[in-house]
Amino acid sequence: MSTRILVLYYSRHGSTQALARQIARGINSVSDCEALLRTVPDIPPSTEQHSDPYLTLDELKDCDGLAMGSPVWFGNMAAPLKHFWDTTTPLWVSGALIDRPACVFASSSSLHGGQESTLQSMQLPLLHHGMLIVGIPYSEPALHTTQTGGTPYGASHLSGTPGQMSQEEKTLAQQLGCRLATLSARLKNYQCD
Ligand SMILES: Cc1cc2nc3c(=O)[nH]c(=O)nc-3n(C[C@H](O)[C@H](O)[C@H](O)COP(=O)(O)O)c2cc1C
Repeated sequence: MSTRILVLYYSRHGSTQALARQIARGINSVSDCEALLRTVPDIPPSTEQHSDPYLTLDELKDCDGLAMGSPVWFGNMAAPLKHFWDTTTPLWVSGALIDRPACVFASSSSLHGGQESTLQSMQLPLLHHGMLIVGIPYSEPALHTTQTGGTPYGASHLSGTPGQMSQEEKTLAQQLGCRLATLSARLKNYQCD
């Protein structure tokens, strides 16, 4: 059975979704690994159509790895994602996500407007669930040359012109997806005694 990795994101205007697609590309480049793109409903509820399905708790329970992405909203993850995590107590009680690899990604409109705090805020619920956080090591050359997004805490994108992502942002997002998938495949069915 293939290694199934969730790419969970929320995106109101498409920038975080574009980054999610790059992460998924990196995941799908690894042999026998499959990216499943999922999102969460708006808060407050809206009639806006989303192009990917909403994530269910069963899908989260059964994943081998997880990438989670958000727009930067006041230096933090967007409320719809936070709300989703606040419904995951049954998985926390059962320890369903313990020792599964996870990574994070974010999009913001200003370079120093909170990408790193948002990436770190997204890691908190994942750590509470016992997940293993995967970052981007400085052995990735693009981390040294990027003038926009891309951090050791996770992939990121400086949104400006819709659809415009720098080559470094794309490379770092794909590398993170590839790294997450490789580790998820190796750690599949692993549990620390
Ligand atoms: C409620 C709200 C708060 C925001 N706060 C920030 C912020 O703190 N820093 C920043 O750089 N951009 C901020 N932005 C801009 C978004 O992070 C940015 O446009 C992002 O790329 C949107 O992602 P999306 O296209 O996936 O929705 C905010 C946008 C909204 C709607």
